[in-house]
Amino acid sequence: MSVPADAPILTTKAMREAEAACAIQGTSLSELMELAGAAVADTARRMAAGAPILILCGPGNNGGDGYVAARLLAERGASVRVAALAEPVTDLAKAARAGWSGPIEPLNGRLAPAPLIVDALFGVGSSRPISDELAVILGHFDDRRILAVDVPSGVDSDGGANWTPPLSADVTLALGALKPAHVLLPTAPACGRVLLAPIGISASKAIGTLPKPGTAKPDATAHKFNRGMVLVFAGPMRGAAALSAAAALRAGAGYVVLEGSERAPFSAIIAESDERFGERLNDPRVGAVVIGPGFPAGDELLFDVEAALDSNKALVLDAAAIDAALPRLSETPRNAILTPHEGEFARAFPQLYGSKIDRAKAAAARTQAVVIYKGADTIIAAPDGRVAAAWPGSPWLATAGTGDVLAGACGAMLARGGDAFDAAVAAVGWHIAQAARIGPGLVADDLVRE
Ligand SMILES: NC(=O)C1=CN([C@@H]2O[C@H](COP(=O)(O)OP(=O)(O)OC[C@H]3O[C@@H](n4cnc5c(N)ncnc54)[C@H](O)[C@@H]3O)[C@@H](O)[C@H]2O)[C@H](O)CC1
Ligand SMILES: [K+]
Repeated sequence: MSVPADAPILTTKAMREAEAACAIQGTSLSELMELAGAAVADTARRMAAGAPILILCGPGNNGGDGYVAARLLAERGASVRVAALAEPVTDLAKAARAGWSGPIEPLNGRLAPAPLIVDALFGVGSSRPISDELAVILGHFDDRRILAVDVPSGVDSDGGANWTPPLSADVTLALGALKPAHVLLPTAPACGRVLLAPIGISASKAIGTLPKPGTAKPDATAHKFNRGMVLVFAGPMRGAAALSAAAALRAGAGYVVLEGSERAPFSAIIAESDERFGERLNDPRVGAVVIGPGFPAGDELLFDVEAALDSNKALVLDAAAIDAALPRLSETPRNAILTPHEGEFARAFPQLYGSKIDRAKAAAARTQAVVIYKGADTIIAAPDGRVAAAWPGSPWLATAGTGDVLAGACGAMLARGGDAFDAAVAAVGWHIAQAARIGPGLVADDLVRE
């Protein structure tokens, strides 16, 4: 499972707008379909490697892409058959259907399979889950190689509805841009490897996949304070903040202070157990404060979060510190990153609807902070509407303590100065890259070891 890096993600509405803009600029919708069909044909040819191909066409333009691909594959001598669910209903699909001169088989339980199945039944126009009857028919093909056109049929491409597609794809060829369904659960795993066919649509990158992680090499004039100083505030569960502090150092901070703890995980970290938090908050060299890891909710946390908010420092707020800061967050614009997991997000933002992207955007707008909505399908959202999707992340991160490590990495990236969204994106990318390096058997401590 993978998605292209730094690729645009468009909702159905944004996709239709981009299509319309293309038409105004002189590329007609039928030209777009020709380009889409050609990209499907190329990918199918590579996947089939000479074996027969069966294309399943639906009634809309997703089916239209399938008919175009069938024509092009046949012209190039491939062994290709077409089966249709229903007659085409759009003008574009009717024209594409007319260009296919071979037979069209009915899509029913007696349809003979082929080694490669191209799923061109429904794309971004899916308006409801696939019927049980069709799901049973498609179930006969699930041991074949599957290429999904745009999205696997039967997903809500905007990612709001949890419909599960009857056929999981080995490869999904996203047309023009990725769609939320490619990067959100529960549908992302059913997309397999996602490839992007650009087809000439100019897509805004306001919502996109993570960029490739940069190599954050310090410049020649670096010294420890200008690389960023991070203050991590330890709660009663000392291990959590120790992981955050170690991660801040590993992720590139020049100087880390672990406040409220008598023991530091590395000799290079300054541990201070003597209640100097207020004093440290006034230290002009401190570039970012991490608070929340290892802290149960309660008065003590509330008091310290208030102090952190009053300091006007850049903040990373994790776990119970999110709830504690919530009433004051939108008061003044500040560089802040919130790192809720599913349960914490639901508690802090109970009245939000739509896809995980919609909800993360709404939470960022409401708090005027960058939100890293964690999970296997982590979403990073900024108050100005920018979104980055981190799918597929790393499954090895599903273990205790990795969230504390992420909070520390956010502190390091934030302490360098600059934009909180960019810092959050860099931290999530660093976290995933560390996990990929370690792999099986990962424990959170490994993420901060050499
Ligand atoms: N966006 C682009 O730049 C291009 C996209 N292309 C392809 O067009 C589809 C979207 O096509 P559209 O006609 O809008 O919708 P669909 O083909 O996905 O399906 C609509 C069709 O199907 C019926 N329907 C929907 N869900 C179901 C269901 N569960 N069961 C039965 N019937 C269903 C619905 O009523 C309509 O009749 C996009 O994904 C691309 O593949 C073009 O190639 C041009 C470029
Ligand atoms: K499809």
